[in-house]
Amino acid sequence: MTDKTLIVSAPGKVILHGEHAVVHGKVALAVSLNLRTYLQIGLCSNGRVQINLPNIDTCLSWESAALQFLLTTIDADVLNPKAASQEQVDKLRQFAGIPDGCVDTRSLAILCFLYLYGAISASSRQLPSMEILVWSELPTGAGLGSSAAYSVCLAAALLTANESIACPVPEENGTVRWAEDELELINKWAFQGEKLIHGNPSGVDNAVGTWGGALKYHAGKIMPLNRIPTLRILLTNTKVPRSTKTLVAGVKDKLNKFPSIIGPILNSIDAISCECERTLAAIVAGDSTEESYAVLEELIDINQHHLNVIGVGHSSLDRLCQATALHSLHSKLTGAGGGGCGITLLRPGTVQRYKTHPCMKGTVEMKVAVVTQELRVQSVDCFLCSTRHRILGRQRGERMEKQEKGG
Ligand SMILES: Nc1ncnc2c1ncn2[C@@H]1O[C@H](COP(=O)(O)OP(=O)(O)OP(=O)(O)O)[C@@H](O)[C@H]1O
Ligand SMILES: C[C@@](O)(CCO)CC(=O)[O-]
Ligand SMILES: [Mg+2]
Repeated sequence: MTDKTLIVSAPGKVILHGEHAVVHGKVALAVSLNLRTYLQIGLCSNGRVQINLPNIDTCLSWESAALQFLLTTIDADVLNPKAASQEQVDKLRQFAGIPDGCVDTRSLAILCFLYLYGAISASSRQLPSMEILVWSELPTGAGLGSSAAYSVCLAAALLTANESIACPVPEENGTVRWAEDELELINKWAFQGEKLIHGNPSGVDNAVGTWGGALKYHAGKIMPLNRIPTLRILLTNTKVPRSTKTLVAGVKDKLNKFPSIIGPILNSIDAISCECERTLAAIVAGDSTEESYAVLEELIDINQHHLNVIGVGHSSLDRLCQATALHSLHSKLTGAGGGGCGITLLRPGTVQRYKTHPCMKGTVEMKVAVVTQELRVQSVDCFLCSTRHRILGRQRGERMEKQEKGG
């Protein structure tokens, strides 16, 4: 892509059920969001490599010559992505001046970039001069897969820049997408990027970031979910900062300490994901929607309790659950928890009456307006999202967008 500018984008995600359990081989159900991360990459001839990350107030630039150590440190095969070794991570940290154990936003983003840039360039033994700009509609570190969207964009752009993947096929709507095997490669490299940010990711977030739509993820297997209705979800960002890496490590510690106590909870979360999948299929089949929604709501409540038990709850999320429960709405955390975002399931239609306040006759729409107003008093951000455009009629491989400008 000499002398060209390329823009790629990848969506964030909402995990319906299965967060944390999925890291331990259980099922997770996730859907992509209509909030995306964008990356612009331009190859240049000024002998420099620049990465600009405005969401996290970071802009770094190096002489390509100063990055030559990457070629001796990383001997990766571009077609067989592998994780950074501890020795490689130590060298990258040393170069970037990141102290050991430092897991702040900038450090993780830069480590991820340096590894993917070095590893993807290693096969061609050349370090291209480039300018990269990444910006996102997703809140950083809030449970909506911002790290995965970042890693997917980096992997897609760097693989395209060094021509390890071909130019994608144009679609009628002006966007373009890669072939399936190329998406597989993007996903594998994004997973390596996620490892640097998360420590021990399951791979569900980068799978949604790469393919979009709704999917079931189980032990590395990605299965598109076709029988799922349009779900309306109220997304609430508590704005309480947290780190997925720390939370995932905390659950592992608890599981190691109390295997016979925490193990069954993870099994129960697995069963919740499977029951949720069956219930969603029943709604699509037109089976007693009212009853099915009641099941979905109960599953949300049970899972939220489980997530509290495994140590990834937060008082801000408890407040969300309590505030929405007052309106007979059901909420749970989504993503790694510990703050970040929660989801509230909204029933379809406009004729649902208030249950807890029968004197206040109103529609779901009114109920949502009221609850949103009440939540905003707690200084949280609320936004409504629908899974409709992200699920129905989409095929795997449809999600990555690319535009080429110039030559
Ligand atoms: N727009 C961005 N620019 C630079 N780095 C980003 C950006 N978005 C995410 N990151 C990187 O990802 C990290 C956040 O990842 P983390 O996994 O903790 O949260 P998340 O992915 O938003 O939530 P979850 O993993 O629960 O879905 C940040 O610390 C940063 O290193
Ligand atoms: C907490 C977790 O299950 C989901 C984070 O979005 C971690 C992972 O699956 O990698
Ligand atoms: Mg993440």
